[in-house]
Amino acid sequence: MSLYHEAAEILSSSSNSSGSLKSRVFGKKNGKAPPGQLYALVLESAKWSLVLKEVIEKTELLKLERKSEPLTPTLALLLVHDLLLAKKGIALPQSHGLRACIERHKGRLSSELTLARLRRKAPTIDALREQVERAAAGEEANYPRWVRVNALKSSVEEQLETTFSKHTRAESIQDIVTKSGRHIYIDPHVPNLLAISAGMEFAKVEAYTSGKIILQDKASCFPAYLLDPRSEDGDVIDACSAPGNKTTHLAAIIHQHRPGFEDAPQTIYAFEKDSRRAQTLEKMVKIAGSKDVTRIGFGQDFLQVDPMAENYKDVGALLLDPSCSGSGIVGRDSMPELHLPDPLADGRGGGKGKPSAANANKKKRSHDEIEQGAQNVLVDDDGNETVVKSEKDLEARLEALSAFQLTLLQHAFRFPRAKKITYSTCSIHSQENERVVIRALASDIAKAKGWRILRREDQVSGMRDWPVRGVVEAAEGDEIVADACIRSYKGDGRGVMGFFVAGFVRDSTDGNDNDALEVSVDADGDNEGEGPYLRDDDGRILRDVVGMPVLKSTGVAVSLRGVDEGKGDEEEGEGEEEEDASSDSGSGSEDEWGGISDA
Ligand SMILES: C[S@@+](CC[C@H](N)C(=O)[O-])C[C@H]1O[C@@H](n2cnc3c(N)ncnc32)[C@H](O)[C@@H]1O
Repeated sequence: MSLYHEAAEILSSSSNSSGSLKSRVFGKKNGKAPPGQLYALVLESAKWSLVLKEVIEKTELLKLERKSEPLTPTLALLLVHDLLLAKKGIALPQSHGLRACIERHKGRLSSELTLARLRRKAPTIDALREQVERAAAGEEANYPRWVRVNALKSSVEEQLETTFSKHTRAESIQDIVTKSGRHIYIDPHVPNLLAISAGMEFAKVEAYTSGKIILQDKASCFPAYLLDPRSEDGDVIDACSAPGNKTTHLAAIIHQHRPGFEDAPQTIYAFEKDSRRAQTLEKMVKIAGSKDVTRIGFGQDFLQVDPMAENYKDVGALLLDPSCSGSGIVGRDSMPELHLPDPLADGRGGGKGKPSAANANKKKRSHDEIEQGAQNVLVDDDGNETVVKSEKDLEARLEALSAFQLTLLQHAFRFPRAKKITYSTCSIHSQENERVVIRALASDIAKAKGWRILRREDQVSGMRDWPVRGVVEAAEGDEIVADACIRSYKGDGRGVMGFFVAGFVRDSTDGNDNDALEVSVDADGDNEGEGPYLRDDDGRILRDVVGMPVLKSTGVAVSLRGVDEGKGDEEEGEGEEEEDASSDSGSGSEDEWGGISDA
């Protein structure tokens, strides 16, 4: 099957099948065309389809070539796209029948494209391209591109001087989305986060391909920042890791916090139940430069991880970002609306024929979606869309998700030395958010182990200052819990996706595990606190202005020194199951790099 037939097959199925375009193209079995080329052809042709439909109908191409089997409207759209807009033209041998039947009309097709451009008042083809891109962007056009500078490999200063040296500093997020040209805004809440104007082609940007910058929505940066893993927290678990945005963020934060004198680096145990997604996680961890501190649990279900196992005896912090309804995600990999040419159009702009099946389906689907409301389309972690037919269906689905999320959270409560947990979703539904938090706090395990909510006043400064908080009614009227919950909503002008995160803490760890952190006897032999740092009345470690802990022995904060990159190597080959699994996955995945979601 040629590239064009494979592309036509994908376009024809796009109106009634689920799954993001990317997952359908890259997950396609037995395809011959290179997935990258196929993806670009399908996406670009769909973006241009409104213009090309007009061009094809005006030239009456389908009428004139009706004997040229099998020139379908979809194939005509794809071939005319490449003839008029692709640098190398139609990717078929010159003698190929399909190529010949399109190229026969090259002159008229080109003239009609010029007329279509002039009708849209676009002075050049690039101006028309800009119009087409803007129309295809949909709701994403109202959002900046969020860029996290990876502290393991670069700094904000370096990126401002290099990758973004041509960007002008903006005063607000609104400036980023409304002003034309390239603008950049330094986020006031999350450290090392930048917002930039849309339109930059990151696939060609060195800082992106080398892992110095990571495309990650602002809200998706909240969990690792709120967890704030510090050296005294020991090892960290990322329970649901792929594709790895938060795992690599955790590594960057640990790197920035690590006090100079510390001899053993912390380990991040990153579990991912889905082996295919775990391969993407592995790639991301490698590119982000956090491989040495990360142990990936390939295909490992967090619920099967034994909290009492020796490996996890030093785990002090856990990040839980489980599968959810995805209702907060902004236009994820959305397919632009497809407009197919009418084979019976008369060239004067009036289509006589019935709407083609794809257009009819599309119309029906759009109409259905409007009636049902966007909230009723659930998008899972793979980008698969499920149109939920009724409120009852939605409730049942949310109830199932919420039960699974609560089970994960309760499992996290069992880690004997854990003192901090964050729980997050990219959902706007309170069933998956405040309700899970309230149920978790009320659970026997939370009570037995002393877990409580991380109150707003105890949160890291950027999260304390973030104004959008949990819903009081959904938190059963508990204002403290609601205020501790952090939310974001798409479309509220803050430029972020819909998201939810809450933190849990406890003052002491389990008493039966010889926990040196829990009851530590200091050098003087008195039992006045935990570890070598000074603490305030609430037991929190005192820090200097840059967050470094103050030593009891000197009364002075510890100083920073560069991280010993070689440390991770010493830990290799300890024969853990994660390590074994890791070597199995060396073959790499078919997924192209560059598709990591912002979520
Ligand atoms: C929302 S995504 C995580 C996104 C990720 N934290 C990031 O920021 O890149 C949820 C992931 O959890 C995985 N998952 C679901 N249940 C799991 C379980 N019981 N154990 C481990 N991973 C699980 C899913 O396969 C999916 O990749």
